[in-house]
Amino acid sequence: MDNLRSQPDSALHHARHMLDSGTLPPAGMINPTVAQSWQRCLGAGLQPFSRHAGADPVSESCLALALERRRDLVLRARPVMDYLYAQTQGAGSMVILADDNGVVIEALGDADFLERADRVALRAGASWHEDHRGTNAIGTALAESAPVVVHGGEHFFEQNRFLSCTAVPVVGPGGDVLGILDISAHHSGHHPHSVALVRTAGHMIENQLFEARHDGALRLHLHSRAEGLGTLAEGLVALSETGQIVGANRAGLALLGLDVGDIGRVRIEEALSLRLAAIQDHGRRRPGGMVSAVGADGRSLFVRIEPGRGAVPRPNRPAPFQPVRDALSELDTGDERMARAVDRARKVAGKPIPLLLQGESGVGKEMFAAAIHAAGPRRSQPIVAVNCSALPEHMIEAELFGYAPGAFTGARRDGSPGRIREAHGGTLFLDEIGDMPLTLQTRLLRVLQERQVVPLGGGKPTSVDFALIAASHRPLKTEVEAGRFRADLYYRLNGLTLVLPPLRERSDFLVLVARMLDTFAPNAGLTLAPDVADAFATYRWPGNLRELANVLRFACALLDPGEDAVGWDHLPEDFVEDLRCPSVAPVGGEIGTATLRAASDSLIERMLVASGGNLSEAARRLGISRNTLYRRINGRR
Ligand SMILES: Nc1ncnc2c1ncn2[C@@H]1O[C@H](COP(=O)(O)OP(=O)(O)OP(=O)(O)O)[C@@H](O)[C@H]1O
Repeated sequence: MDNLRSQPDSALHHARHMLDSGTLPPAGMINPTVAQSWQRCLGAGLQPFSRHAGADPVSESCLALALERRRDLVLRARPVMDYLYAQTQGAGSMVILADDNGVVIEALGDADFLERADRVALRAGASWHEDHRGTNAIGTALAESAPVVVHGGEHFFEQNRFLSCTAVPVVGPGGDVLGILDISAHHSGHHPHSVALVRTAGHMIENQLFEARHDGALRLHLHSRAEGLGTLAEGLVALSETGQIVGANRAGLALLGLDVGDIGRVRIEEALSLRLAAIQDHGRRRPGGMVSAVGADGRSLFVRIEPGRGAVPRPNRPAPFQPVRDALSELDTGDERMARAVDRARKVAGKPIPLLLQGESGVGKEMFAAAIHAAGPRRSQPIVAVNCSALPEHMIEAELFGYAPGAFTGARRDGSPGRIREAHGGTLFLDEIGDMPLTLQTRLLRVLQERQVVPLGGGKPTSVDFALIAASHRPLKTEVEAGRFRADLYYRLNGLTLVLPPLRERSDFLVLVARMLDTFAPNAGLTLAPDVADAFATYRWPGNLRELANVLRFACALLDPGEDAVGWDHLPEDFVEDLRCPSVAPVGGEIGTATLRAASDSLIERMLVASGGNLSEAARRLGISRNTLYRRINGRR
């Protein structure tokens, strides 16, 4: 329980004073969990007064990827977070779900507190890993794999002292920490019951993950008292058809005297005084019935048996020969070119080989870069993304290389480390590198060669170590040939080039649609109406995955309760126009010299095929009258 106790204010005040001058307080002065965390932070070179605490929030794509990676957790956690928020609403607090890297993936709370929290980057997309934000409930609960309360001045960074936060790890059915659930509030409003509340909510999520994972399997509900069955405190155990324990929640493991490593190894008969045949028989004859048994340590237990549907549950841990599903694997949804790109990216992940991602705008280059980072050995360090086309030319230099205090008018008083130094230890992602001005290309090249940064306005060169990923929708080789991009920088960036395919050429279109619908409307079982699916299949998707995601997000918002198919009425109007009357100009110019007439003939033909030969339907989609269509068809014959 040490993690959950805060020290008296006077002792903490004194300890804080010592920390601020760079020394650790003596043992016993503050909560030992906080003391250990402070020690880790000082060891990592963090400074309590640093204004640059933490890497900047991850981008929209990194967040989308983190959400995708922890999709099951997010699905189960959302309703529980709503419940938790309902208990604390109006008290100036927020409820947070972070992933197992400490990145906040969901957050909801009172508007005024959200605004205050936003000022210290306590918001979706930001990493609250201890390495980035010092001692804090999310990061420290991750480091300790245990519930933690961090109150006021126990936070390592001065700027976070206004917070009081309570966090619990959420453990998956296989025993791995999947993420962290947290309640954060102003320290003056800290509620003593928040620990119990967050713990209970964490158990709710864990039990739901267990049920979802082992739905259909033979399951045992355990408790030392009969009335404890059916409560949040009950133990849950899933069995294979041969009686092996293939999953268990924390209470289940504790009641059977097992630990996480026993999952997949121990048979139920070794942990409980019941024979598998008797369990199966009882489950068949009296599903949901209760029996009593004795655990391996001699304690009496009540057991409720759910017979399951005879399905063999999936093992919790992948067998050794199975490839591990990680962020990169999640991007391989069945398209051959994507599979090849994922495969090649995996081979270079962690090696000092710079990666260049090419492909049209919106094909998912940034998301791919985030996945490579998340699947590689630097994943606990930041990925720092710089969009070279979004910054005015005079700003890019300061943004990238940092600047000394007072280096120019309008600069921050205490200078800035610059994005390259922020990426130290992690990954630097240079997006739209093709748009970087030539003068800056020269400076960047020098940094890449020397691996040292000199801030604007002077200062000592600092060594930097980062993995480099660059991306551009412009073909960089052509840019080099046209003299707009330095050839030597191109060869520095291009350790391996991966070209991501445009959406219209991907063979996994329907899988992508299904996954997006499931993300935007969890558990709603949404599909596309058949005529919309046809139109989607023939559309060229110039905005690629970004366009598809935007359209489906919009459609999900417009669906009425009970509706389960995306129809024309759910689509944005301007998109419907494009869909029914798409531009005849080919994207990427692959028809090249085709005449307008030939292009529109081909469009008519595709619409006719997509409409199954139904002229009215084809005319509707083309945005022309049936007569015009009829004339055009006859004219071609
Ligand atoms: N594999 C994916 N699954 C689901 N959505 C995706 C996927 N890849 C990309 N997206 C969606 O498309 C959006 C754009 O992706 P991303 O920013 O990675 O593309 P990009 O190629 O870097 O674009 P640009 O060249 O314009 O910077 C993301 O925010 C996300 O909504």
